[in-house]
Amino acid sequence: MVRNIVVLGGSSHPQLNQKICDRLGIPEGNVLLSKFSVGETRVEIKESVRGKDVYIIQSGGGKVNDHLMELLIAISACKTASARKVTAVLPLFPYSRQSDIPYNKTGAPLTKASNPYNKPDFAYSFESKPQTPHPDYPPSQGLSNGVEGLHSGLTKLQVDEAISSANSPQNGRFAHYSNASHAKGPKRSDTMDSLSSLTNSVFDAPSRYRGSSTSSTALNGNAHDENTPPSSNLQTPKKDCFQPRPGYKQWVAQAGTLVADLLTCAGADHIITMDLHDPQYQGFFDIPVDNLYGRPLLKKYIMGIPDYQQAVVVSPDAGGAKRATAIADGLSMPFALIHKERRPTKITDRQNATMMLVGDVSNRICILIDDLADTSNTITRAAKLLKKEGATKVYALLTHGVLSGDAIERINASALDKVVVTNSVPQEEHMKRCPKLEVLEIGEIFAEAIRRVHHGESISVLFQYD
Ligand SMILES: O=P(O)(O)OC[C@H]1O[C@@H](O)[C@H](O)[C@@H]1O
Repeated sequence: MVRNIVVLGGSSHPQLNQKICDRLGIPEGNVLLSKFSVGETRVEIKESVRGKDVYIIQSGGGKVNDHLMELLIAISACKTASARKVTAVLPLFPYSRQSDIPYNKTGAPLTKASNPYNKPDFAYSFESKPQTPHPDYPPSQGLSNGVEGLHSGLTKLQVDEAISSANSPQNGRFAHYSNASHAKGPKRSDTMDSLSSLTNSVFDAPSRYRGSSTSSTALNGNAHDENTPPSSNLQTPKKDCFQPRPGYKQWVAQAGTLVADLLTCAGADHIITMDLHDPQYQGFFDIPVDNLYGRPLLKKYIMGIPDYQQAVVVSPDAGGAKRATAIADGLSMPFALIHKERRPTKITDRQNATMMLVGDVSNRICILIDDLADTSNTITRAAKLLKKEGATKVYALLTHGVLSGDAIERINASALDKVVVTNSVPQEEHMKRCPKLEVLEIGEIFAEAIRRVHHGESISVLFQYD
């Protein structure tokens, strides 16, 4: 029995809330979670939390935005009600795949061959060029002071383009600036129209999808661009989207940073989560973040596979190699990596990506390791390649089985033999539809983490690599 503690469960994962409270030997805190007819979230803490340590459990799957808002409001409500300390417990951390600015596969800002700056000796810069604009730039252009931040940045770009357009009337994109009435700069109404179309274009640009590492592959003929989201998840980008100059950072929201700020701003004093997509995301917070590892659970599962030491641990992409090698090394198992290589013959050719296997998997069981599966494109394509290369069986072991959209159907139809996930997000519905799915329980790990944090004990034992 843990004292002076209140554990509140959000609406994202009631079974996990219950499991954690059972394990801690305390009843779930009394909170009313509801919605107004318009869709606004309402949270009412129905018991006293004055002077208590409150743990609010909310995971990142399902209606992720609603759950996030509910969590923020609940944190704020507890702080207002004089809770001593509020810890947000996020088994799957929402938005942590969007923690940085988008770059393409080469790590350079997106660019096109047709761009005048695309010379062999052109040095890429990760600095914003033009510089982050000043609100009143350029004063001589008569732009409104109300056009600030993002808009003024675009406006500066527009103005730069307008200047070059004046010398190149054939440049259609900003051709409207070269007509006589705009010779001394666009009028406000034109500016705003252009701004909104530009802004829309920017936010339609495919580059923002870096978080999804799904890749096109010549192997299965399923042409799908690295940066293009699967249709089930995100809108297809417009073809005529805005193309930035080389070296110019696109104005894409860094949602991960915002979410970190929102949690802190709402009043969170501490975060407990598991297998962050990018562990460096912890550095976005100025409050303690305990990033638990699902690895011990996955390793235990692997050790139950007959002759597991003859199997090969495989990372489905370079980004997950560190995670997978840690498991392979810990279990003295061989390791292989799937490398995605793209050699477009022309800049618009997005069909030429190939998945290449680095390592030998013939006549072996393969165990794919990744932090999460969302659409499952990554693991199903990897499984297809591994079977083609002679793998006898392919398991996919993932901490977070988000499995949104038609992911389950994709898994059922794939070369995967088994998919093993934790219940960091609800899996009941997935289990009913996917005979290949197996679920590992994480409630006990989170309960133990909460108990240890509450008593000021070390929790490193829970996230040690072995
Ligand atoms: O291919 P889906 O399942 O949509 O996305 C999962 C991949 O997206 C990445 O962020 C994850 O690390 C994983 O490799």
